Amino acid sequence: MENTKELDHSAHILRMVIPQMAKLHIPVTPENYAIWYEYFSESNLNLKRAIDGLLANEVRFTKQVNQGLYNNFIQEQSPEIIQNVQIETQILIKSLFNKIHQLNDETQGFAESLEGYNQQLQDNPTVGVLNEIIVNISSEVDLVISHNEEMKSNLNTLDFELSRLKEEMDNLSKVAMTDELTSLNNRRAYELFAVEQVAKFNQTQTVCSLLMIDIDLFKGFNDTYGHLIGDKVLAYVALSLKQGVKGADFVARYGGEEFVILLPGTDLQDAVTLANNLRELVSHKQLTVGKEKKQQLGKVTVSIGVASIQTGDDADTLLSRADEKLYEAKQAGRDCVKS
Ligand SMILES: Nc1nc2c(ncn2[C@@H]2O[C@H](COP(=O)(O)OP(=O)(O)OP(=O)(O)O)[C@@H](O)[C@H]2O)c(=O)[nH]1
Repeated sequence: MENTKELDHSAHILRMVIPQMAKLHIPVTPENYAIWYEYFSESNLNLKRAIDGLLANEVRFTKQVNQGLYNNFIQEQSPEIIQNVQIETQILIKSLFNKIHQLNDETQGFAESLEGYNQQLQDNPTVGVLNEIIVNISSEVDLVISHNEEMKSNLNTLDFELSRLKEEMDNLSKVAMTDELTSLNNRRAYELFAVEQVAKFNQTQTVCSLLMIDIDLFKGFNDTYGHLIGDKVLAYVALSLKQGVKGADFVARYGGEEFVILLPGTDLQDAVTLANNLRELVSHKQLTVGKEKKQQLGKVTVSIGVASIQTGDDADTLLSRADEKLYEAKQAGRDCVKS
């Protein structure tokens, strides 16, 4: 539904952002604007909770407060980590470069010494001089061997450090692709996977279907029981979807209370069957909360739109078709599947 409503939605948010900033005497900088856009679009619930707390306590939105909100809730942590890894890698490369340079100088010196000894050998040396030459060569060889060993150990350390840095980068990209609340793939990961599947379809005609899933009347859960319970409902649906699919099926949280599932190798008919199974799986349980599970939330239902990749599609047109079908499912009374 996001696509069809997107423009109206943005305009609606815009109409709320500027007057609110003016009312609170907050300068309209790109950072402050981002804070308040996210606040009204409710796409960043931690930010929303923080601001609601500040408003309730009548805290003034000073430069420091605005900066704190931006740093804690808007700016991604990742660039900082990437910068650290970059600096560490630079230090490693520099130290290795110095070692290689030093070794090079030494080997160069050794080659020159050998040249000198060769010269001495041609001048009919005495036994004493010959002896001296042999002792000198032997000690220089020992030196080169010991420096080579040092080099070997340096290279081992470097190898170890590089593996550690790689692990850090792998974790980072995992974090960047994971939805924090549900641990599912996030929208960014979905978008990359969808582009891959469309390319695969264009090359090999491999079918692939998309389910777009929206929790019904979710706002009611938040309004009645609060956002924390709303989050639990989201986690429950995420887990049900994850458990209801298998193999190459790719489940992601698209945003808010919307999920998407890409089904490589599955045609429209089978995708509809799976969608109905998932719909039943989610709604079969009566949800309860609280320590003694006394608070009854009742059933959670979902509406699902289904579309398959067609010739001429790109990831956006595929998503739009599934979105239109989802809209039809909502119009048809929710808790159903449309394709
Ligand atoms: N608790 C919680 N709520 C969220 C989150 N993301 C979005 N929401 C809420 O999800 C609700 C979505 O409501 P609507 O788009 O009006 O739709 P709905 O109530 O599900 O109704 P229909 O889609 O028409 O069935 C809004 O109240 C958002 O605040 C989240 O991460 N946690």
